Amino acid sequence: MFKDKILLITGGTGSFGNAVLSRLLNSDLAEIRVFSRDEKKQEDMRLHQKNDKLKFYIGDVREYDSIYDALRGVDFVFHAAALKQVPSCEFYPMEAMRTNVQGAENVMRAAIDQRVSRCVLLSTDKAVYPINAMGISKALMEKVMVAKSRLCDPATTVLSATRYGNVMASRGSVIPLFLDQLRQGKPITVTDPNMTRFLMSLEESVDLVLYAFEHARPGDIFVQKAPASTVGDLAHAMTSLFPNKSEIKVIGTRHGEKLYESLVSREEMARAENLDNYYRIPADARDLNYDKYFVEGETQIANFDDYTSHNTQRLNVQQVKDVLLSLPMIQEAIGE
Ligand SMILES: O=c1ccn([C@@H]2O[C@H](COP(=O)(O)OP(=O)(O)O[C@H]3O[C@H](CO)[C@@H](O)[C@H](O)[C@H]3O)[C@@H](O)[C@H]2O)c(=O)[nH]1
Repeated sequence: MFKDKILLITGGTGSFGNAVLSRLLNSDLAEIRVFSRDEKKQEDMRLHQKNDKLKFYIGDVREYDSIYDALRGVDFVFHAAALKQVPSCEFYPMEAMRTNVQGAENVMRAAIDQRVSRCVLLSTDKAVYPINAMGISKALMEKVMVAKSRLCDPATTVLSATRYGNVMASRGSVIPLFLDQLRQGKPITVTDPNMTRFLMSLEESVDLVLYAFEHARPGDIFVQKAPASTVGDLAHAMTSLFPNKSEIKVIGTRHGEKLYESLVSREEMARAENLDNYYRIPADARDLNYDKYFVEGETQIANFDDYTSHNTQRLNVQQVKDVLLSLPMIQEAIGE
């Protein structure tokens, strides 16, 4: 599938981009293009990877021309560029809108214009019943993807998305934060010990995108089933792994945070396909001619539950410890 093809990753210098490179740099892809704004991060990556297959493009998804130019000759796109921090998006919602909605629309439009055959967009559980600006912007990105997939010719371009929960140890997330606090002997700051989050690894997020890449029909959203943990259990698991145990301090919920996350809404569950490790949420195929389907609307919705971090498999402290011990970041910290 990849043989002699060109893949472009937007936001390619981030955690996801790096994980994709580890997986695909030695595949039979002809070229991988990293598209992002920050020349320093690109330079670091260039020096670290030293691989001719890797090409770097400076640009911003907010600028149609920059992404259009970078997509010349490209076969596949993984769109990971985003504003993803919940609190900062609360303060700058228009910035979230510009990058996560307009930027994503530019990527999709440029992919269609450049006849890219497959374009997978990365979304988040926070896009389901969204309450914060980050989630709202990602929810709108998904809607734009579904709407565009109705308009473009699937023989030329297939648009799809993946939705996943918290990626353990990703940049700026709670596990590296707890680790820093432990290193400095400071108290571990827990927002709400009862808050739950889906936990998945970076490798699993790459698996999910590759699955979508291979199996998507136009407008599909793929979700990986994942276990969850309370933040309290996560904090206990972290402190128990290190000898200089810090105390745990409860600081209260941050701006725009939910008690639990939903990966699939009950409305989506009613039409989702249950595939072993994944759910496929197909695009709603009905058209705008309401008369045609109003007589046969969704009757099943009441029979379904949302798929949430409160009702998925719950890991206990020991299980969270085992998962943490599989992370290179934790292994290195224990080794120090
Ligand atoms: O000092 C802190 C910071 C966070 N948390 C909690 O830890 C959990 C995870 O927080 P964090 O790692 O910041 O992730 P989220 O805010 O849940 O958002 C992450 O997970 C999303 C997917 O759900 C991604 O889209 C975001 O980019 C990513 O930051 C949450 O329950 C927080 O309340 C604490 O207890 N103490």
